[in-house]
Amino acid sequence: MSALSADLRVADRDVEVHFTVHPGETLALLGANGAGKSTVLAALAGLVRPEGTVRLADRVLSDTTDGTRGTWVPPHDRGMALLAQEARLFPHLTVRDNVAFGPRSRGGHVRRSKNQARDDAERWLAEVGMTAYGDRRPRALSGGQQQRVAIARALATEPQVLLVDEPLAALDVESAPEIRDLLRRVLASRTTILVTHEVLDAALLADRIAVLDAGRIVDSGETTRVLSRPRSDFGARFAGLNLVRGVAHGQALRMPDGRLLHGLTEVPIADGGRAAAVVAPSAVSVHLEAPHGSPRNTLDATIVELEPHGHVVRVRTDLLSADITAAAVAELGLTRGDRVVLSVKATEVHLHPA
Ligand SMILES: Nc1ncnc2c1ncn2[C@@H]1O[C@H](COP(=O)(O)OP(=O)(O)OP(=O)(O)O)[C@@H](O)[C@H]1O
Repeated sequence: MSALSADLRVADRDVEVHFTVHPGETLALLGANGAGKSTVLAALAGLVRPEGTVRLADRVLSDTTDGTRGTWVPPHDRGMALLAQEARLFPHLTVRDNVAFGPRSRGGHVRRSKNQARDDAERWLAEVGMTAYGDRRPRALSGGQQQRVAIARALATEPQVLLVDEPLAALDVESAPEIRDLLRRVLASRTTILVTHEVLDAALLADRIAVLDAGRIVDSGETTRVLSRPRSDFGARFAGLNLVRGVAHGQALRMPDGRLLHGLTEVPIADGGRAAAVVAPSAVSVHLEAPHGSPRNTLDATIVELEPHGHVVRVRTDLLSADITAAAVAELGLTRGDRVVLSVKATEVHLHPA
């Protein structure tokens, strides 16, 4: 198993990242549209030429720092497989031959004979639950089945690293959970980089998350930490959490307007140091007037938007979002532009260095 490390820059897209994926680990790359996720995958796969270095185990795949000519390994020789949003199977080949194509086309000593490649294909089709479909053409399969075959084809090349770009985005709601389950199984022990917009995919599939914003990694860490204690605005939105920035003031955050938000610090933060508070919308309640004698944080805010959010209504304000029931919205008679008072217990406010 191989570690992948990248120190790369794609200047004309203003993307510059440094990261390592440990052997057997899945790293999710998250970010808004245009943040640079696909550019990073393309640079790793050798589809665009980055400046800097990309290393896989003890091999240098790309290096512009080692003299005038540099090092450049072409895409097919990198030991990587790219799994895209669309299955992109060869329409004129059977399902089995689609999967056998990988082992047949591998470069160098690992290239397989025709019979070996067919055996490999059968093994991988069984792995993804598609044995019964080997003789069919891709057009006779559903989107989910095609994606299963694409997974088998990618794995059949026995890549050292799997690059996965939004694998569930093109699937309907029924097949997405099955494919997510399958990915969970096959990615468990593989070195993988996964690009996704879906919080559930990151939560279930990734060991670590790197959040990209405008071509730079703005937060990275273990999945549970990034999703529960995000350090970037995008990461907080992605995880469905409020993130408020300010400076530390004892056990509180002093916001830019001077108000205090009391909370719990998990690691010590020096007074005056940059800090962020993370609050779940479900922990925030909405009132028309400040509740009397409440030990909670109470903060004036203005409603920016009311939007349905699952079984509740998300009340977005200029300060925090709150999730409350539709009945509460009706009872309080809330509308856009209303001044309200938000309250949140200090024990629900998690303070960390930012
Ligand atoms: N083929 C291309 N040629 C030139 N610039 C590109 C190309 N593809 C993307 N870009 C630019 O590179 C930057 C990063 O885009 P990229 O597609 O990598 O982001 P992304 O995070 O994958 O976005 P999305 O989620 O929309 O796929 C953007 O500024 C984008 O406009």
